[in-house]
Parts: sequence; C-alpha cells; structure tokens
Amino acid sequence: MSVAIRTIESWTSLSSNNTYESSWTTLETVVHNKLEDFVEKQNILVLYPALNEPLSAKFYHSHAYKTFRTRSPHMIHELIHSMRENEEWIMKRCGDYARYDLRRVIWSLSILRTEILQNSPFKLFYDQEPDAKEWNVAIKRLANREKNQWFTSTWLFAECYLYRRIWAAFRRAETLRNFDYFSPIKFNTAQGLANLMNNIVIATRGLPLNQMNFQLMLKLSLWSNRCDLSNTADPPNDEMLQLIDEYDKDLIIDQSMDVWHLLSENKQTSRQPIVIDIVFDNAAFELFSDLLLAEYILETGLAQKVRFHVKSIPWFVSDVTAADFHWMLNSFLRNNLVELSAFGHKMRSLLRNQRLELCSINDFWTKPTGFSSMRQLSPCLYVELSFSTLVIFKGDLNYRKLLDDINRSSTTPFRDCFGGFIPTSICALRVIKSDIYSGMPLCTVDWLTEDDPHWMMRGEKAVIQLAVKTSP
Ligand SMILES: O=P(O)(O)OC[C@@]1(O)O[C@H](CO)[C@@H](O)[C@@H]1O
Repeated sequence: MSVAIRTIESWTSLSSNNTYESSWTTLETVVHNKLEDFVEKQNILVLYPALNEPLSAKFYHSHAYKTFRTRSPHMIHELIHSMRENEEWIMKRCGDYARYDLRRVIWSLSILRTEILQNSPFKLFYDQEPDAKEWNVAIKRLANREKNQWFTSTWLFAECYLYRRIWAAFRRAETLRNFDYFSPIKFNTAQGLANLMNNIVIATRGLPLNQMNFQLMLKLSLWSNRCDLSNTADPPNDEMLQLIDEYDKDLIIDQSMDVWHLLSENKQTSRQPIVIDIVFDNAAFELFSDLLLAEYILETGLAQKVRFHVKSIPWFVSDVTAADFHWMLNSFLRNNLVELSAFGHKMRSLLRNQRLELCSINDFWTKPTGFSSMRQLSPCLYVELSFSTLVIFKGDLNYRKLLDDINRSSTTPFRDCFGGFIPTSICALRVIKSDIYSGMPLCTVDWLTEDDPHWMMRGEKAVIQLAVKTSP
C-alpha cells in the first residue's frame, strides 16, 4: 500500500500544472489500467477463491492476490531498507566484509521482488542446504502442470517459497549465512514493549486455577496474534488484559470453555504426566503471552510439561526461531524491570528442570505443505505430538496449514477439514487474516463480507476452535 502511496505522491508533485484532484483521478485511471493489463496478461480470474480448491493468487478477489501484488513486494522493499539502515550494526555482528555481502544480497532481493511483480516462473535452488533437493522436485512437478508461477501456483507453496528464497540469498553470503535478517524488527518491537509486558506480569502473578483465569490467559495468547509484524504491525493495546472481555465481541467462535473442560477433566483422570504442546507463531509480544499461558498451565497443574515448537529459519517475517526464544529469555533476565526479570528467571528454571521444553528444530514447520502430510513427511513429529494431551496451534498461517489451505465451505466442521491429521486433540488460536474458514455459524462470513469485503484481512476478528480426539 505505502509503495503505491509513494508513487502517487511523487507523481502529483511532478504534475504541478494540474489540480491535486484531477491529477489524483488521472493517476487512479493509470494505476487501474495497469492493473487490468496485468490481470489480463497473467490470466488472473476476476473471481473469489473457488470452493474446495487451494487458495491461490490466480483469484483476483483474494488475500493471496493482494499478497503478491502489494504485500510481499512491499515486505522485500522494507527488508532492503532495513538492511541498509542497519548496515553498521550488521557489520559489528558479522564482520567488515558483511558490507560487500550485503550489496549482493540486496541485489538478489531486488531480483526476487521483480520476479514476483512479473509473475515469473519459480527458480530452482542451487544451494547445498539439505532441503534443496526436495524443493526442486516440487518445483519441477509444478512446472509440468504450468503452476510454477507466483500467481498460478497455490498460495501456500508460493509464499513458503518466497521465504525460502530470501533465506537462500543470505545463506549464499559467507558472512551473513547465520544472520537473521528479520531480527532487527523482532528485537526492536520486543524492546519497545518491556513496560507493557512488565505490567502484564504483575497483573497475572498468582492467578488461582479456575475457568475464568484459564480463559483469560488463553484469550491473551489469542489476541496477541493480532500483533504479527507482516500483516498487522499495530502494537498491542496497553490495556489489553483489561480489554479481553470487550474483545469477545470480535470472537466469532469461542470454544475456550471446551478447552478448559478438556484440560481440567484430564487433570482429574490422567494417570500419566500430562504434556501440552504449543506451536508458536510470532516473536515479541505473542511469544511473551504464549510463555505466560505455559506458565499458568504448569503452575495450576493442568499439565506437567509444556513443549514449544519453533521455525528452523527466519519465516514470514516475525515467526519465532530458537534464537528469538533465547534472545527473549535473556532480555527478560537482564531487564531492569524487576517483575519481568523475575519472570525470566522463572522461565529459565522451568526450562532447566524440563517442565518447559524447546523441542529440537524440525524443518517440517517450514515445508510448503499442510499438516495432513505430517504423518508421511515427518512421522516422528506426528508420533511426538500424539503423546500430548493437546496441541495449541497459534496464528493464521498454522490455521491455514491445518486446513491444508483449502477453501472449504465456511460452515464445514473444524475437524472435518484436517484431511485426517489428528495426532491428538487440537486447539487453534487464530486471529483471522486470510480468506479461509471452518466451523463458522451459518451466513456469518456472508454478512461480515457484505458489511466490509476486506474484513478477513484486517486481523480484527478471531476464533478459538477445538477438535477433540476421542480414543479409538
Ligand atoms: O500466521 P500469522 O502471523 O497469524 O499471520 C500472518 C500472515 O501475514 O501470514 C500469512 C501469509 O501471509 C497470512 O495468512 C497472514 O496474514
């Protein structure tokens, strides 16, 4: 969006003979015609996503289309800007030669940006990374079906490919191969929120075990998903904790009570130590609120262990990597704010006595596939999850992967959309940021869309959904 705004501004300042209004109208027509050209040339269908098909940018009225037309090119533009702006800082971390490597990386990123805007075919990976072969097989398979371009392939494949390409550009550079290029934005955001996090720590000390408090912690973790850094960059509200009840009006499906019943009944009956998994989404505030939820679950005996899952490479801008996790923990430990620092010490001791566990890195989480293929592609991970009482999937992308990114009718029951993926009971905490749904009340999506065709991209509405795995 802001890329378009910049173009508009520079154009209007050049055409000094025109009034602002007429230049604006002329420009709108130019932009519109250009868009029409693109739509026609690239065979974009001026339709909403087709039912029962995977989401794809080939549908003009879709978030996928918007992603590759504006969001992703803008994200790359911002990344280049951030690399330039942080050059000195990067050189301090990665050595003087990083200056030259940065030039090459920026050049590769600009090419990537152009490829998206021109809807070019996907290129193969020529790097030595263990997953390169697998990616190339998948790309060649798509090429055979003429679906190997940004706008014609599935959205999930293309967007995962985008982040794998960005990673490849940095991996090729000797001094930058282990540098997380999204870390400046993740670290700065987290640092700016220290006071808010400290206040929330104070307000949540010693919360007794009851349904209300459990729902509060679960919902805090849910609404923190509003604060990803790729889609909704708005900072969390200072009064977030106090506003949770008010946010209920935006909670379209709220199964938090069912989650409570599942866990509290399990606490009474289980003879085994109870394990719960959280598949993280975003770093900074969302990660903090997920840690708070884990702490509450352990303190109140709803589980004896909570395991965390992170991404193996920098992903979708703000997804949590192992380095982000450790960075955040250390930043708490070193913090001058007493309660935040005490929270850091508590987390560290829970990790040391293995009541919290950061699971070993698994590259399944960054594969361009939905979770229905986990059993086949990553059987050990599937088995590991099946020992858990509940897996909590955070965020929009995990939700899309749960549904295999297929646009089913919005009222299809949640569990019926998993394509057989049910290692254990599954809870999704998702702020809606894309055009895919399940288990929605009849007509809800139609009514919301009638009021505001872009509601699903705004990250204002949310769902808490649960699929219980019953014993065979
Ligand atoms: O997963 P998250 O952080 O909640 O969602 C972030 C997001 O930008 O990533 C996805 C792809 O762009 C979208 O589905 C979504 O809008």
